[in-house]
Amino acid sequence: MTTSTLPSLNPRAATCFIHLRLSPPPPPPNRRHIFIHSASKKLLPIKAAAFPAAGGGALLLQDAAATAVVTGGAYALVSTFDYLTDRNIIQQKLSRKLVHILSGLLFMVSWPIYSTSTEARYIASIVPFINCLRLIIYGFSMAIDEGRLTKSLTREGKPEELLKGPFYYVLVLIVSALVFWRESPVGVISVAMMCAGDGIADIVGRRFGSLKLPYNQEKSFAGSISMFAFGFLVSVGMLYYFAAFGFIDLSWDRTIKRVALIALLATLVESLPTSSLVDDNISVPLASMITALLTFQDQ
Ligand SMILES: C/C(=C\COP(=O)(O)O)CCC[C@H](C)CCC[C@H](C)CCCC(C)C
Ligand SMILES: Nc1ccn([C@@H]2O[C@H](COP(=O)(O)OP(=O)(O)O)[C@@H](O)[C@H]2O)c(=O)n1
Repeated sequence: MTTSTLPSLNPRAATCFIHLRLSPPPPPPNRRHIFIHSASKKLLPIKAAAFPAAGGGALLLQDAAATAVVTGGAYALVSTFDYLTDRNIIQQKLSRKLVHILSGLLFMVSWPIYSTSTEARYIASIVPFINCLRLIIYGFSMAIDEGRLTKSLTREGKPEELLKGPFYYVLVLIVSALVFWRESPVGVISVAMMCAGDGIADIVGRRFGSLKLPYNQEKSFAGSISMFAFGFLVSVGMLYYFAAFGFIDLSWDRTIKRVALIALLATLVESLPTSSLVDDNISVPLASMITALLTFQDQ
């Protein structure tokens, strides 16, 4: 990336400008400048994530603390729904879908608490990576599933099911954090469509999906329409969330149209009778990523 040094800023300013440099060492702390280069190489001022920028050690401490909080949150989420299911407060199918909807979205919601360091995305990815390891360990029955992940995340309670939908799901979270992170609409929209869109389609489709799709008797108009609508709304909401933190700078009239196209194509892909061949947790985010990469090329 090109480098340039801006006049020193008021260190207490809510908006910091850190210029990400690849060649020379970073400027002294009081002259750190943040400019995230968007895909169009347009320099975007961003605000400090959730806390003002500080020295390297403080940034690493911030990221470590954020990872501890998010890891605890992941465990607490599954345990909470496990508790509700055990007491027959909610059905296991609904519980699994709510975990499907909330896990990835809350993981994304946590991204601004990470520091502005270039390593933040790698440290944030530790959380889905830990869960990936848990799924592998319990999926291959290499250990006893005390945390009852199997019971909460599978349809039939078979450990090997953890190596399918849930495994693909956390892989998508890892890729979205590592490759796209919080400065790109691509990962944000892909996770939103996988979590919110695909998740609501199951909940609404099972309950109100009497009118089936002509080309797929397993899916319904109610499920697909709800996937499009909720996936679109959550995608726009999440983009607005990251824009409010200053990570993303979008032209909203064009963005709304682009997100609508992405949501439509992802919904069409999910409705195809191919889910027995390709898991929705692969096809939906993949379709969203490809469409978002093509439509947001100027960002
Ligand atoms: C049930 C899940 C996927 C299966 O989907 P499907 O087969 O029904 O289509 C969700 C799997 C959740 C995953 C194991 C846990 C991921 C946790 C996440 C990385 C961090 C969440 C943190 C937040 C603060 C709760
Ligand atoms: N577009 C959709 C998606 C799901 N559904 C309903 O939700 C159930 C589960 O959908 P699914 O097999 O895609 O579930 P996951 O693979 O997302 O877990 C389907 O059997 C349908 O009853 C629907 O009616 N319309």
